[in-house]
Amino acid sequence: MIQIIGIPACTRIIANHHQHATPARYGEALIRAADAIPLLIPPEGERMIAVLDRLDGILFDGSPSNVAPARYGVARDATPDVHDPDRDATTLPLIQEALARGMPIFGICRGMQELNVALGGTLHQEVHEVAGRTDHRAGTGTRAEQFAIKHEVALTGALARIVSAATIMVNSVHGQAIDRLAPGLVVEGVAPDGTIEAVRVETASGFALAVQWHPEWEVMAYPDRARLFAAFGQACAAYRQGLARAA
Ligand SMILES: N[C@@H](CCC(=O)NCCCC(=O)O)C(=O)O
Repeated sequence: MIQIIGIPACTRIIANHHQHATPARYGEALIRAADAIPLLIPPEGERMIAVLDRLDGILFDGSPSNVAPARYGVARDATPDVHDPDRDATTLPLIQEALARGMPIFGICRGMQELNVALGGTLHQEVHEVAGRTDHRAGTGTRAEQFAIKHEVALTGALARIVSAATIMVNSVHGQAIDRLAPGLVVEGVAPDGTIEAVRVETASGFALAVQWHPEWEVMAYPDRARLFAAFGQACAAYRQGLARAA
């Protein structure tokens, strides 16, 4: 049976309607590179934990919105106009519950920031304003230009083994980044300016990784991106088989 992987949707206003949406490329990458079926999870808060019974993993996707600083105990809000409280209220409990169940999770961009906040870490709200850091934002230009290769990332641990490389080149489409690392996370990817680019949940028995870049973009064109998604898909399949054996 094919594995089904949840993707939390964002709250958006499209054509004057309140909608639940996420860019198509996340689900498409799961189909193409993880041999999985994506299922969007509406941002309807803690009640969405019930869908975990029907899923084999969750891909915490990226979003233009930022995690509300109040979620990590900070009053100053550098980007008050780009929050998605419904998504925060959904993804943070989903992360905690998925990890408690041993369900595979994969975080991308906002998804990595959510993982850090869910486990008690904090974020730089404007990483480009931090001394010594470069600008990690997409900038203007076409979508292809925004998602073009921007910088190197030095890899270690499970991530280096999965992609079979000690360094890779990545795209960069974020204004925020991990500041204080959450307890229980280990860093497995770092940019030349010191920005944390990848983390792993140390005690997780299965796949529990997150990256700050966008491996879903043109996933099959880059072996490191395809290998990451393939490893996630395999972990979700193993999780499903484990549940079936236990039943
Ligand atoms: N808003 C956060 C997270 C950045 C992020 O997830 N970018 C993805 C862009 C939207 C997309 O998926 O196309 C930050 O700025 O750090």
